[in-house]
Amino acid sequence: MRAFAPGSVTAVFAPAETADQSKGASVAVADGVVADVTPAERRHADPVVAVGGEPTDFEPVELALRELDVPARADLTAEVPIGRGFGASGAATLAALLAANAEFGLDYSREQLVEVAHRAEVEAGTGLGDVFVQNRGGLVVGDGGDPRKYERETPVEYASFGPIATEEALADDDLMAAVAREGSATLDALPDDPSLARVTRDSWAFAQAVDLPTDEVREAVAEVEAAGGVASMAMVGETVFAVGVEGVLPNRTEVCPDGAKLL
Ligand SMILES: Nc1ncnc2c1ncn2[C@@H]1O[C@H](COP(=O)(O)OP(=O)(O)O)[C@@H](O)[C@H]1O
Ligand SMILES: CC(C)(COP(=O)(O)O)[C@@H](O)C(=O)O
Repeated sequence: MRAFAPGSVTAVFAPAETADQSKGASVAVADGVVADVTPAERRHADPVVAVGGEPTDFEPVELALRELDVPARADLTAEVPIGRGFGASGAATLAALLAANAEFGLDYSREQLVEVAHRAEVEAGTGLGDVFVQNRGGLVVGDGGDPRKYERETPVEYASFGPIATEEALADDDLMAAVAREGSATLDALPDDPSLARVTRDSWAFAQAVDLPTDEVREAVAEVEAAGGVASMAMVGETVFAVGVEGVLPNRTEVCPDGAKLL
């Protein structure tokens, strides 16, 4: 059974009151992850996860499939790079769970699967809020209460220069203190019904305030701005995303209006 989950770009985030949640502004993008789940060969006690055909350690996906307690093999195909701020870990986990639930005839509700995916992401240290965005699609803004979803039919361009391990970023106390301070202030200042351009502009101020942009990121953002667009850095990866330009960054996708689904 196959399932798709959109990638998601987090523009701004901050830890929420409880350590296993985040508030933030993130957008689901049409480039995501497809998981093809089949019964694993009997000799495997643990779930098998492969990326592009190669068996790989992929902690959140393994943790999530183990929780369903099925002998599953998940073959993942990622349209976005893994580990670079597109929430590929969350998308892979959510897609694998949706597919496994159908493949093995389990009776989990959608809500339960999202919760299992969320717990696996938190335990692996690879994400906080991504799967909630990937479950719904659109631009999702959460500032403490119920996250709000906005429909946005917007092309998004991106370029990725390198990885930043989410697990290391979330464990960096100095960085997370700055993220808590700057992220909360940025989210509080967002208007109701923000455009993706507004969120992106505020995200760039946030990224610079927490001192994450590298030289390559700064150069790419400047290029987009020179072309009349708005760009920022994806949290957390050495990745630039942009709106309001065409053909400036090498990859082009669009906001994914819908959440993860069986194929
Ligand atoms: N090719 C790969 N590149 C990077 N990480 C990978 C790869 N294959 C599997 N992984 C696993 O994917 C996870 C990446 O998590 P994370 O840094 O949160 O990525 P993302 O920003 O895409 O969500 C880690 O658990 C890592 O071990
Ligand atoms: C920043 C991050 C904690 C994860 O980011 P990444 O896995 O790198 O997409 C956030 O998007 C989240 O899950 O709330």
